[in-house]
Amino acid sequence: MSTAPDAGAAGTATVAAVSVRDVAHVYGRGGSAVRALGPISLDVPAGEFLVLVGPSGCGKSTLLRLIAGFDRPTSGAVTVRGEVPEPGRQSGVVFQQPRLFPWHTVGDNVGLALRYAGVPRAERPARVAELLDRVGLSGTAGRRVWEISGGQQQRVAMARALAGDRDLLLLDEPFAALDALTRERLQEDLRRVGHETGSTSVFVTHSVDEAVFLATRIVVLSRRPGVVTLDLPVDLPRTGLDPDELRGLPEYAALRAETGAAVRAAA
Ligand SMILES: Nc1ncnc2c1ncn2[C@@H]1O[C@H](COP(=O)(O)OP(=O)(O)OP(=O)(O)O)[C@@H](O)[C@H]1O
Repeated sequence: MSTAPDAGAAGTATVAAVSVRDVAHVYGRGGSAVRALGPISLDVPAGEFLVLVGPSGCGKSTLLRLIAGFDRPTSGAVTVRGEVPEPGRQSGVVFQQPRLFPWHTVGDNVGLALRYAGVPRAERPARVAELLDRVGLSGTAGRRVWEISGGQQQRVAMARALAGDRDLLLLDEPFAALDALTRERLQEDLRRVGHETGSTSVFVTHSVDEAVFLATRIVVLSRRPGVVTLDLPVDLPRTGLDPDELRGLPEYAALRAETGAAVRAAA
């Protein structure tokens, strides 16, 4: 299936990394049916870091699951680079809990994802090292998952999601269970990884600050069934400022205020 092409920056036609067209999703049937989402339409261009914010139960995870291909929408169409998404094919997913194999090593957890992605065995050790390096875990390939901290486990989950050159990352409140300091470190590293790799990300959070810090675009959803109530480009510098300087910018405060007001209005 193909999507309607958008006009690219240079005027050439490009296919959006993610296209959500008139999508609505209902769980169950009849009297017990739950209208979870939509109708909603969104295009996510390649390289964008889209953050979805909205009240609890508004359908954020549902939208992410549809983009991952875990579910098909009740109506409308979701495509990833013009294809109907299949789990694990076009995107890597990071959940709130890292969901690793605890009895395996860090390297084996990432290596397994490479194996599923069809990377030849001989190439895997170097690719594992490269991926661990990218998420700030150099030299940990031989450690057991139960020996490392929760924050490090979430870094392994990120490395696993990046394996196999899938350039779409879907993250569902990945840092919500971490302490504040670890959460900030991971946010900083994810921001850097997104910028360095040019990967496309869709990230779900309840935190307005996390949204402004990470996003190149913020979308706020209404209460269930979630529809878009704010679609805000975020044009903060991606390099050259440390996190405290970034958070100190007047533009940062303005984006926080605008997003926070939209989230409160939606709740
Ligand atoms: N498998 C399911 N069967 C029935 N209802 C479901 C199912 N999954 C989700 N729902 C309902 O659909 C609605 C949207 O759920 P979803 O998890 O997408 O919301 P969310 O915005 O991610 O919530 P939260 O921020 O609390 O994680 C909720 O009312 C939820 O209870």
